[in-house]
Amino acid sequence: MHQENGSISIHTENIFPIIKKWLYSDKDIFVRELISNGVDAVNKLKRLSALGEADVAEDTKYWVRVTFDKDRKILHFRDNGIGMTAEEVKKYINQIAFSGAEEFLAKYQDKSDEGNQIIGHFGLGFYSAFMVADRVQIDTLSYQKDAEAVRWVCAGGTEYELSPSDLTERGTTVTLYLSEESGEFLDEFKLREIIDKYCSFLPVEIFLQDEKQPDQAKEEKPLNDIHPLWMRDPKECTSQDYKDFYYKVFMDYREPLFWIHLNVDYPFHLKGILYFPKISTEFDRLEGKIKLFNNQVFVADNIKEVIPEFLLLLKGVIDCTDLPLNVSRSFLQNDSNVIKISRHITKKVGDKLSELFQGEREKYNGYWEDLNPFVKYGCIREDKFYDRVKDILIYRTTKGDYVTLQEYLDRNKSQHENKVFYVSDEKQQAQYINLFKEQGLEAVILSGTIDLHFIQFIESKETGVHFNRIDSDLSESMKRTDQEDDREMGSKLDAIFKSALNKEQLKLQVEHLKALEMPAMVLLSEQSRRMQDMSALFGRGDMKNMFPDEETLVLNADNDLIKSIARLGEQPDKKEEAEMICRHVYDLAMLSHKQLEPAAMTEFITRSNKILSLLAQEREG
Ligand SMILES: Nc1ncnc2c1ncn2[C@@H]1O[C@H](COP(=O)(O)OP(=O)(O)OP(=O)(O)O)[C@@H](O)[C@H]1O
Repeated sequence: MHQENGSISIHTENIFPIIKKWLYSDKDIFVRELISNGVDAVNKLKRLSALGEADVAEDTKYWVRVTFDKDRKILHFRDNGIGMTAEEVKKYINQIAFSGAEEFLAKYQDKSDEGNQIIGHFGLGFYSAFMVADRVQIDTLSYQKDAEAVRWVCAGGTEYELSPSDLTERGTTVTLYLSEESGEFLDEFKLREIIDKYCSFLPVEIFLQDEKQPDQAKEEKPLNDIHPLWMRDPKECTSQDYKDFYYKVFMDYREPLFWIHLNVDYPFHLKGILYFPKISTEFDRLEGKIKLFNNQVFVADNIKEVIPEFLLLLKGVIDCTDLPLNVSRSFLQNDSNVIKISRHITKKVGDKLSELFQGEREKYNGYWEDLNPFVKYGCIREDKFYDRVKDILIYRTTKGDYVTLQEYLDRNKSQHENKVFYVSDEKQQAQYINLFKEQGLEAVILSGTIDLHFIQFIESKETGVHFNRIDSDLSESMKRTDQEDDREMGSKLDAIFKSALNKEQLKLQVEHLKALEMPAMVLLSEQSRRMQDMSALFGRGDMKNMFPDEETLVLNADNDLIKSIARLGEQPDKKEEAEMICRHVYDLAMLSHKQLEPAAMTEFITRSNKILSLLAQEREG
């Protein structure tokens, strides 16, 4: 062919500055684009060969090869794919945004569904090379019979030069003459890192080579895995395969709990694997990672617009060919496919959980501690998800088993109806738990960060059901019913405790508790405590004054210590000591309810010492 100079047909006066600045904020992406063009070229040739339209040796090994020459500041992207004729170069390369893949598809799509896989999604892929190169050269030889190799050169403006090339083997070589500021891309580790990130699972073997070390090529191994697990038939994958893939891709050494292999062909194409990770600390809970792929090309991590937000707490890969990934994220949110995909994933996750609950309840219970933050968050975020899983939400009880809300309500109906007692801190509320257990009562454990919201959410959904913290209310079954109220004793206790504690807001209540050894306990109304928790959560100390504590000190009229206090209080010379004991009783009750403030704690310790020395002195006689 003769040499030809021309002008690239573009619609905007100068598109290159736009490409450089806006199209890809992340420069690394040119590597992904050029490699995936090579992969596409190979796929097209394979397809033609399968249809008998291209003459390619059966044992052909296909590859994409990236080589670099540090001295000449050159990067090569080679492939042994379909190649291009001069006409194709003019059409596909010169006419920006003209998608060769689309035309290819239009021609071959009737012949097989596989054609779909060739649609490119990334927009101006090839031109991203100009983000890092001053000059780009294409040498290409088409698979077609008697084709002549052509060279296309462009120095970043709108002018190009087309001439014969000395390329002798079928395929394409794109040469990038890197700009001064893009030298970083000549570094082997940098290139390897980018290829690992974006191309780890591309379907054609990719090699990286330093041109200064030609010997490297002999022992080289491809950088990618051309058959990633999610593309394989789930029936052929073993549990070990899933675990190995998880360890490798997410660098998580802990075994995942279980996983879901997604495999949809209609009404959209979606493949992927979602893992439910094991959680070891509370901080882990935010560490999910969902990797989004498009035809095995990595696109990005954690794209909220495509994946329901609560699923981002999981780990996994999702490969979807139907996403318009070159459009803005806000557009994605409204894309009907995206909405369908998101719904589908939500449904699959709900189904998997139900399947476990129905078929392997013991296992499901065992997973619950790791699973529950995710499930609860999902319920709060997505009504549809809640609807799917509402009957399989379970609660660990103080009896040590796991029950659904309905099971809990049913088995406690005779003692309290539509009321759920819960524990938010097992250590702190241990005394109340024991009291509950002694009376044959049970509470559920809701001690996670999300539980405060979750309780409110469930109350809003399950009308009539109320959650009460174990220390917020006295169950009727804790009281003795065989005792008459002793009004006189009541008023004596009232007088001495009020005078000793001097707390206006504090309510006093004298009861006959079945737990005789317990002198007193503090109850804080559920409402008031929730307001306090909320204000602590939002760091609003000032709200504390708006919602003062509604505490009640319950004194056990049948406890010996309380009886003594009532008697002591009547003796004027013992009043001071009696008041000291009152304060101590109050502090002890408070301690199993929440932590004391620093000043109260100091006072408590000083007083404890004083009481002990009084006791010791008395013993000495
Ligand atoms: N290595 C190659 N071998 C053969 N043809 C190529 C090669 N690179 C690019 N082409 C042709 O040039 C066209 C334009 O490439 P470009 O990367 O700009 O867009 P695309 O691949 O169609 O879509 P995408 O934006 O997803 O990359 C391709 O569709 C293809 O026909």
